[in-house]
Order: sequence, then structure tokens, then C-alpha cells
Amino acid sequence: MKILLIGYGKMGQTIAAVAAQRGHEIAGIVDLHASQLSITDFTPATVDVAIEFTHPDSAFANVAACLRQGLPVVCGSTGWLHHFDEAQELTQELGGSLFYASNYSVGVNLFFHFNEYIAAKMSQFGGYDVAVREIHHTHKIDQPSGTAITAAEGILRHFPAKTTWRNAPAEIPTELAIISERAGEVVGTHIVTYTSAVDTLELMHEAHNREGFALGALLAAEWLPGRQGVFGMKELLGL
Ligand SMILES: NC(=O)C1=CN([C@@H]2O[C@H](COP(=O)(O)OP(=O)(O)OC[C@H]3O[C@@H](n4cnc5c(N)ncnc54)[C@H](OP(=O)(O)O)[C@@H]3O)[C@@H](O)[C@H]2O)C=CC1
Ligand SMILES: O=C(O)C1=N[C@H](C(=O)O)C[C@H](O)C1
Repeated sequence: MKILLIGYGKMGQTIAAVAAQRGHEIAGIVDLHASQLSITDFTPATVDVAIEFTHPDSAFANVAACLRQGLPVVCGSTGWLHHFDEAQELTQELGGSLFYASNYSVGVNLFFHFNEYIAAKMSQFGGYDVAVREIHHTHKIDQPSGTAITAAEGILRHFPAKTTWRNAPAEIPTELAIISERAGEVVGTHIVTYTSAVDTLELMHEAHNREGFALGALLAAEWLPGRQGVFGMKELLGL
């Protein structure tokens, strides 16, 4: 497969390494400083799929540019979901292909699945409060992490005692706290904690490196071409 990489930072470089192991060709790189090329230099005749991991402020424009070029696009950037409805509309309007996941790790997507199951079970028993905690490296721009927001939304769907999330300690019992920590080079750790007066129950995912994210993004890139619409990891993994 010929891949256009948009963003050649920590994720772009990890994806390039894992793509080579899987026999793919990096047909082009678009990056703020590491490349002079632009998305408009590429068409479906030159690349099969684009993979975008850049920055919260540039993700939507990059996704829109790919859709306008007719390129299927796998986007991993977080912190841009206020534009997601527009991205969906543009995908429909242009008959394009967009894949988005706040986290491409297969393990995290199992974590999301168990998180929803656990929330539904825990809500059947009184006495538990729940909170989400995420820990990332100090270079991370957005807060809370996209993964923590997805986990919080999964809890809200199944735990009616919580009605909204808040990126701070909860001020009222109906708020679900998302606590964000930034420390050193932590790749990404997410913890959902249920606490009662008598015990604590936790679900945790800890990424050891970025290869799991890269592999998931490549699985999505291998799956997307030829499919029209907006997709995510639930469709890819059948969860
Ligand atoms: N969904 C998932 O599974 C994962 C998502 N992420 C998300 O992916 C994004 C990128 O993460 P990461 O690779 O660690 O970040 P990095 O900062 O290491 O890399 C981002 C790269 O994108 C470049 N860039 C910035 N703006 C543009 C633009 N407009 N066009 C092209 N390139 C641009 C940066 O250039 P320069 O450095 O010169 O500014 C940099 O090289 C973040 O939003 C992060 O949260 C990260 C890991 C997993
Ligand atoms: O910025 C990162 O590094 C990560 N971002 C994603 C997020 O915001 O959830 C995924 C992963 O945790 C790493």
C-alpha cells in the first residue's frame, strides 16, 4: 500500500517504522518542518491512503484537504472534535472515507469495551463513585486526552448517576471527574476507578510504547480504502 503520512513527529515516525515491517511504502510526507510537500501534491493515483497525526489546530483542515483530494484518511490527532460534525458532513457530501479513533491501540479499544460493561454493572449496585485519570508526557498539548474523553462518554452512557464530565475534581455528585496528569515521557496511561466506603475497583490501560497506536492506525489504513463513510475502531475490530 502507498501511504501519505501527514505529521512526522513521534507518531508519524513510529508509523513509518511499523509500515515498513508490514511491507507498505511511504509515498509521501507532509509535515510543518520536515517536508516541503502539501496534501494537494497527492491524489488517489499516487497514494492509497493518508494517515494524519499532527496537532489539534491543524487536524480538521488536513482531514478536509484529504477528502477534497479524494484520499481515504485515517486521523489520529486529538483535541479537534468540535469540528467532527463538519468532518462527517464533508465526508458525506464528497462521498469520501474517514476513519477516526481517539486511540488506535487494540488494547485500549478492549479497555473501552470493558469500561462500558463495567459501568453498566456497577450502576446496578449503589454506593460507588467513579472517576477517570489520565497520565501523559509533558509535551502533550490537549487536556484531557481524547482517550479519557471517550472513556468518560462510555461511562456516562451506562452509569446514570453521572450526567456530565469535568476536567477537574467533581464539584457535584453528578459530575464525572477526569483528572489529568503530565509527567516526564509517560506514553499514555488511563485508569477508571470505582470507590465505595469499603473497597476500590480499577480498570487500567498503560501503553509501554507507541507501536500499539501505530499498528492500529495501519490496520485502519489497510481496511479503509474502498469503504465510503465515517468509521471507527468498533467497526474495524467488531467490538
Ligand atoms: N489516536 C491515537 O491513537 C493517538 C493520537 N495521538 C495524537 O496524535 C497527535 C500527534 O501526536 P505526536 O505524533 O505525539 O505529536 P508530535 O508533536 O510528536 O508530532 C506532530 C507532528 O505534526 C507536525 N505538524 C504540526 N502541525 C502540522 C500541520 N498543520 N501539517 C503537517 N504537520 C504538522 C509537527 O511539526 P512541528 O513539530 O514542526 O510543529 C510534528 O512533526 C496528537 O494530537 C496526539 O494527541 C498520539 C498518539 C496516539
Ligand atoms: O498525545 C499522546 O501522546 C496521546 N494521545 C492520545 C489521546 O489524547 O488520548 C492517545 C494516547 O493516549 C497518546
